[in-house]
Amino acid sequence: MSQELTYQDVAEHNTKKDLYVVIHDTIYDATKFVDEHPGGEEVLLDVGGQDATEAFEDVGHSDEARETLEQLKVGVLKRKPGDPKPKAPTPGSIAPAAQTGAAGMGVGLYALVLIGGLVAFGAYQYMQQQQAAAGQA
Ligand code: HEM
Repeated sequence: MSQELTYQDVAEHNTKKDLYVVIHDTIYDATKFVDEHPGGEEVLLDVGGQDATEAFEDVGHSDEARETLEQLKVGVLKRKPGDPKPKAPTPGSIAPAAQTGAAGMGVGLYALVLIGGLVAFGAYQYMQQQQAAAGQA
């Protein structure tokens, strides 16, 4: 069974007894699955009637989870002008972005360690001087 539904249509299915989620512009009926979800029903109810792509992908679901998803498919999303943009980054775009982020963090961390080292060295020098001065007095 495959039908075209708009965001408005999907938004009506947002209760535990009637639960649709949108993942990658495909609509899934999670009503029967909600009690079985290893990640708990709460997270599914949170995204009921909405675009759950980001939440779903953030968790890094297994291929098995994706197969389960396939069985829950009820239709495809029909976007209308003014609808929320797809939340999903296109496959592949996540990794480079994450890598850049990680690299940026790495440089920041490196700088922090370097600055920490310099400050510690400065403090050590200062203490040595103080001690030397105290010894002279
Ligand atoms: C209908 C859509 C979904 C299906 C079919 C599904 C399926 C599954 C399956 C089979 C697992 C077991 C681990 C794995 O195989 O990856 C799982 C785990 C999990 N799911 Fe989902 N999931 C769905 C949506 C979501 C959403 C929207 C969230 C939101 C955050 C979510 C959060 C989680 C979490 C946190 C776990 C890990 C649980 C644990 O390891 O303790 N899932 N899901």
